[in-house]
Amino acid sequence: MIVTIDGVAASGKSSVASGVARALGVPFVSSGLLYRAATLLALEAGLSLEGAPALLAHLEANPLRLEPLAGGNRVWLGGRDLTDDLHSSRVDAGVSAVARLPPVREWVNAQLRLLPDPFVAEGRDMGTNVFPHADAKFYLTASPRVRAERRARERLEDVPAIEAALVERDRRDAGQSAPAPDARIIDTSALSLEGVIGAVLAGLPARTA
Ligand SMILES: Nc1ncnc2c1ncn2[C@@H]1O[C@H](COP(=O)(O)OP(=O)(O)OP(=O)(O)O)[C@@H](O)[C@H]1O
Ligand SMILES: Nc1ccn([C@H]2C[C@H](O)[C@@H](COP(=O)(O)O)O2)c(=O)n1
Repeated sequence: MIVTIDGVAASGKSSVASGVARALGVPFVSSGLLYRAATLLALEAGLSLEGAPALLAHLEANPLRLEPLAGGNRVWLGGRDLTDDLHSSRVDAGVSAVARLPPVREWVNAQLRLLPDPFVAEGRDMGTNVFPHADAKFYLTASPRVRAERRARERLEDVPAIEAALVERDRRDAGQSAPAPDARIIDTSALSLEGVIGAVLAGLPARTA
């Protein structure tokens, strides 16, 4: 059983995927972390974020491992846990350029398709490109202001600056962020986290829930 939860930046994908996965007793998979980890490695190595061949060679020489733990996914580079460094403003600003590179997308997708189901997968193209055969698909949205206000509770930045960065990231990610035609779209602007998790669970087909 595969459930996909896609959506725009900071719409609640990982929080909702985590809650849904916990309710179903399965792992969840945060695909964006692999794009973020690839970006961090490129930045640390001083590589261009637009040079696919050098970046791919670097990724192959420094294999990353996504650990889809139920309590929160982690990304490892050998024995180094990169996870806590993946949500910085520097990675946020660079990740869309890296995620646009077709060889990097193929590299991420190949890793995701090796994971044994069942799981809940969240990202941008889980329901369209990576797991088009998923049993149930959801797409989360919320207004930029609401998303920025939620993020501001986690970061020492002001709401207008966060909102501007989110809108810019939405624009850059638009090419790979369209909802699947068979996805259920949920506007979370006026919903609590528990309300969104409940809406997803209520939308699962009987054999999945
Ligand atoms: N419905 C909700 N009500 C209130 N807060 C929420 C809701 N959904 C998510 N949040 C909060 O919004 C923030 C962003 O959520 P989360 O990190 O899950 O989003 P995301 O879509 O995975 O983000 P990103 O695209 O940056 O990886 C978190 O602080 C989370 O707790
Ligand atoms: N399936 C995916 C997942 C993520 N991305 C890109 C787009 C985002 O800007 C970036 C980070 O993802 P997030 O942590 O915000 O979910 O990675 C993508 O293109 N496809």
